[in-house]
Amino acid sequence: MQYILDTANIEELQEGFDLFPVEGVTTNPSIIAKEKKPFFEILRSIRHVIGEDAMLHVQVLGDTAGKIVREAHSLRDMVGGNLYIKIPVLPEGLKAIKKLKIEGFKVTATSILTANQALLAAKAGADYVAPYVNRIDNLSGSGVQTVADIVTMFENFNLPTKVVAASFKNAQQVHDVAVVGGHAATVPYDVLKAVVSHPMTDNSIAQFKADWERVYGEGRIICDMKEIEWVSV
Ligand SMILES: O=P(O)(O)OC[C@H]1O[C@](O)(CO)[C@@H](O)[C@@H]1O
Repeated sequence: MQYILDTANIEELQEGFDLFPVEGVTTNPSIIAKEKKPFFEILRSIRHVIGEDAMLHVQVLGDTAGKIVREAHSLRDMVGGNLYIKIPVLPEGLKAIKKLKIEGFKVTATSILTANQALLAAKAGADYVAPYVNRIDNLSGSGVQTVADIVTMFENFNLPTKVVAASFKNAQQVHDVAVVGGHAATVPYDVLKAVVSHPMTDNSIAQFKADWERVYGEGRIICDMKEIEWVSV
C-alpha cells in the first residue's frame, strides 16, 4: 500500500517526507485554504519540498468539464512534476476525466462515497479513485467495506485504476483499508504518526536504554573502531 500525506502544511511535509516512506501528497480546497497563502505559492512550495517525482494530487474547483480542463492545464503549467488532477465524480467531472485522459493527464477521481461512483470513474479512465472512508462511516455506512467492494470490482473487470482511500481519522481505519487491499491511503500527518506509535514500543525502548546504561553508561554505539573495541570489552 502506498502512503500519501493529506496536508498542504510545509512543516508537516518536510518532516513527514524526511521520516516516513511516503510517496506523495493530496490536497483539496479545504486543506489548501487552511494555509491562508496564495494557491500557487503553496503548490510550488510543496513541489519544492517533495521533488518532481513524488505524486502531487491537486483538486479543481470548476463545475463544468470545460472549466475543469482549463484548470488542469493551468495546474500543469504552474506546478508540473508528477501531477494528478483531482476531479469530483459528478457527470461533468466524468466528462472532464475522459477528455483529460485523451490529453495524457493523470487523474484522481474524488468525493467518492459509493462503489458505483468509483466504477464509473474508473471506466472514464481515472488513475486513482478516492473513497472517503470516515465520511462514509459517519453516515452509518462502512468506509472499509466500500473500499473492499471497489477493489473487488476493479479486479472483476481487470481495471488498472487504483484505490487511494481518503478521509481517515484513526490508525485502525488505515489498518483495515490495508487488509482489504486498498492500493493507497492518504492520511493526515497526525494519523500517520498514530499508525507507527504504540505505548509498548516506547516502553520497550526505554527498558533497553535503562538496561544498557546500567552497565555501559551513556546509551550509544558509534561505529568507529575505537567505540567497537570499547563495546566488545
Ligand atoms: O473527510 P476529510 O478528512 O475532510 O477528508 C476528505 C478527503 O478528501 C480528499 O480530498 C480526497 O483525496 C483528501 O484530501 C481527504 O482525505
